[in-house]
Amino acid sequence: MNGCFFSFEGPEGAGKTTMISKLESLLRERGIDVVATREPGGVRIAEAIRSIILNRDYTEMDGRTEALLYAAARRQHLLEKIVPALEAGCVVLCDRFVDSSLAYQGFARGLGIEEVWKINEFAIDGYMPSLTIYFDIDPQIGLERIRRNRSREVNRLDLETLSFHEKVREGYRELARRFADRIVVIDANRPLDDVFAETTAAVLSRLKGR
Ligand SMILES: Nc1ncnc2c1ncn2[C@@H]1O[C@H](COP(=O)(O)OP(=O)(O)OP(=O)(O)O)[C@@H](O)[C@H]1O
Ligand SMILES: Cc1cn([C@H]2C[C@H](O)[C@@H](COP(=O)(O)O)O2)c(=O)[nH]c1=O
Repeated sequence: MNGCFFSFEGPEGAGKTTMISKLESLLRERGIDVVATREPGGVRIAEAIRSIILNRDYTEMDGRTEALLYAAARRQHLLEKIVPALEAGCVVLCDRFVDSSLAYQGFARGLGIEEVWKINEFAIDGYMPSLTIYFDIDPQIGLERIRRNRSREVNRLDLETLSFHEKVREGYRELARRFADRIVVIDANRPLDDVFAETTAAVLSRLKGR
């Protein structure tokens, strides 16, 4: 496995997609092979699962069903896209990975971080990012950003209460404490250029250290 696996995490509107896109361009300019992808999704089956999980009509979805669907999408995405890219020596930039399940389903939904980890352990079979960038943001600011972004569709999870999104942030902060060796916390409440400078520094430093 010669590539390098980075995941990007955070509550809604934290800036993950924006940062990944800028980082992808910067790395390509430096001649690095990059695969940018997202969860849930990234491959056909996982995108189909995404459209079920995030469908606003499915208000009756049970929390465990939700957690299992995310894990199933992750398994397919990992096998079809992430692992082949790493084997080909690429840098993989993944918009959300297992920490999203731990923060959203494990912590905010109340299923338990350990319980949700168990089903994901089965799904990921040992593959974990070597570095995770967690964009920490006040959920009210993040939600306001996505409301202003008219091109973004509002999904089932976006419609959760503010207190759910506050729990998501609390869950991420707990994970950042538990896995301090892997998770770098970046204050995403700041202007875009500042957040990007810090993100780039963290990623390049990890790539240099390999
Ligand atoms: N640091 C920033 N300051 C102000 N606006 C920002 C910043 N970063 C991103 N944005 C804007 O906020 C909106 C949401 O950003 P983006 O889609 O990158 O977030 P995200 O974390 O991928 O969101 P989600 O996971 O909820 O889809 C976009 O309109 C983007 O241009
Ligand atoms: C991977 C993953 C995602 N979620 C949630 C987080 C967001 O609310 C949506 C994905 O939408 P985005 O605009 O692509 O960020 O799904 C989750 O609850 N659990 C997960 O494992």
